[in-house]
Amino acid sequence: MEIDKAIRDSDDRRLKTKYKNAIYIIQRALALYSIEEVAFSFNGGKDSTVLLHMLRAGYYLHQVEQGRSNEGLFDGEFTFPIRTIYFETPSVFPEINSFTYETSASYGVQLDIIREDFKSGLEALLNSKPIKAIFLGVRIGDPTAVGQEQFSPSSPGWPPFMRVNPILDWSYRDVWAFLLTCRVQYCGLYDQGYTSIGSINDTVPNALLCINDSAVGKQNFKPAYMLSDGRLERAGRVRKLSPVSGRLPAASNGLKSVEPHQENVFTASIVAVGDEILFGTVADQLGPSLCRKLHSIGWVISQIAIVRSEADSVAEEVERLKSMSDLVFTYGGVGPLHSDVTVRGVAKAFGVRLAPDEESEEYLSHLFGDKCTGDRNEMAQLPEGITELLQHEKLRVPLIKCHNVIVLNATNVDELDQQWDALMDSRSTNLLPSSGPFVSKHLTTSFSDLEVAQPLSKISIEFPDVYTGCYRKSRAGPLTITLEGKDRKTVEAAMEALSKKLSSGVE
Ligand SMILES: Cc1cc2nc3c(=O)[nH]c(=O)nc-3n(C[C@H](O)[C@H](O)[C@H](O)COP(=O)(O)O)c2cc1C
Ligand SMILES: Nc1ncnc2c1ncn2[C@@H]1O[C@H](COP(=O)(O)OP(=O)(O)OP(=O)(O)O)[C@@H](O)[C@H]1O
Ligand SMILES: [Mg+2]
Repeated sequence: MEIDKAIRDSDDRRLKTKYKNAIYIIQRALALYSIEEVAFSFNGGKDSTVLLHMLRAGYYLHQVEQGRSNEGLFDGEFTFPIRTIYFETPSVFPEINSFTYETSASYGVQLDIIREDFKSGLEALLNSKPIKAIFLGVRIGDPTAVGQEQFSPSSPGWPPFMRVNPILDWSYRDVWAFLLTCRVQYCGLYDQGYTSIGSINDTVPNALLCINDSAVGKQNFKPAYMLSDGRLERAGRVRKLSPVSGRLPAASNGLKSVEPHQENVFTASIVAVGDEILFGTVADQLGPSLCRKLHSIGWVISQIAIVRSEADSVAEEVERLKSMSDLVFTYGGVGPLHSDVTVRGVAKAFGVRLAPDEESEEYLSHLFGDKCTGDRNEMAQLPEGITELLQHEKLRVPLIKCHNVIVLNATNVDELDQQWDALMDSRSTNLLPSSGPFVSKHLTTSFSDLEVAQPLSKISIEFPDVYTGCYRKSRAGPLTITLEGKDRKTVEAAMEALSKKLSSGVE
């Protein structure tokens, strides 16, 4: 069987292990369910193409194991024995559609075409056929994989069946290693910069593979297997839009950037992790420095929370703040010590488990050699399916980003400066709000708080977009008033109005 042979002949040990484990899952499924009780959900995407060939190999090995003759198993007349379903939609890429049909014809796959939505289609299928388990090409990192195992019952609200995910733990790189090692055909769109394919309304080539040919003013794309950071395979998926005629322009890069909760107001919060800060034995310098940095580029910092070095405390605070803020930064509690609980806490806040991360393992073994490898490498365990590593030449190790939570690992202000510079450069963080930085005006006065209170509250009513704040160094000393906003003219007008009110006495 050519797939099994290609993997056996390969010297890619990692691929061999992934293959072996996936074959094991397929064989378990074929032992648990009869051939009439299983189905394969095939859509011509790269992951389901991998699965098609894994199922061909798995079925072959299953037959051999059962002592059945394998002669003629893959002859020209051979019909792939697993019922294969394809949900065909009007918004499918034509290239994907024709690949699905052509590949099925080449491998003796008889397609059941379903033209309903997933749920209704599955309901009708399960009512008419004895299907109990469906093979899917879902992988960790897919948004729908969160919480799934290799065998996962369908979710509540879905018709009852077992979802079987043989390649759940495969990385982007594993997928390409398999397709290229086995030299099987895949949909041509993957050679044109598409790295994960949804519908024509929500998918563009991945901007990270773009080669700008300025001579002819044209954009070209490298093939999908050249994407170096597999976490960004969905960077070509853009937000769901209402159907448009034709395809989206390749220029929209679809990279997740931060979007404000309210128009123009970007809010960040900070979680500092460390018993020492709470004991008062260490003075926290990172929090104030991070506040200054964020504020200087126009962010509103809504809160700094200091929590104990316990995963549950981190999880509780991150869970609360991630839904209130556009970005959450954590610092402290990152490393191999028992008190280094931040990453575990972040995973818990998102309801996912920690799983070994090959990219992170590579970085750490490069840095620490044998001291930090294999199962003992706790630091390479990252929140499963939601982690993006932010790499930069200024960083010794990449920063961890889980959706809108950024885990800083700085232990002092110099390190924070470096990490900040890297974040400012990073395309996937996009820290600079489009509304620009704040404009501030300060006024120092010897008026008492009582004299200032009324004019100031009038200003805050007259200029709702302007922040008004007061600060004094001592009870007896002068009072500094700050007016701040995004629009220079409005802030200047507010300051002029305030000065007038103060010089003309209280109204
Ligand atoms: C055969 C099959 C079974 C599915 N079972 C479930 C399920 O049990 N629970 C669920 O939430 N979604 C299920 N889905 C939907 C997928 O999780 C996902 O929403 C779908 O692939 C659409 O992905 P998209 O939103 O990226 O287009 C199933 C899809 C297919 C094709
Ligand atoms: N329209 C569909 N018809 C049948 N199965 C589908 C369909 N859409 C998704 N699936 C199933 O869900 C799995 C996951 O879909 P997903 O889009 O993540 O992967 P893919 O299409 O195989 O690859 P890619 O990530 O490159 O798009 C598929 O491998 C397939 O098993
Ligand atoms: Mg797809």
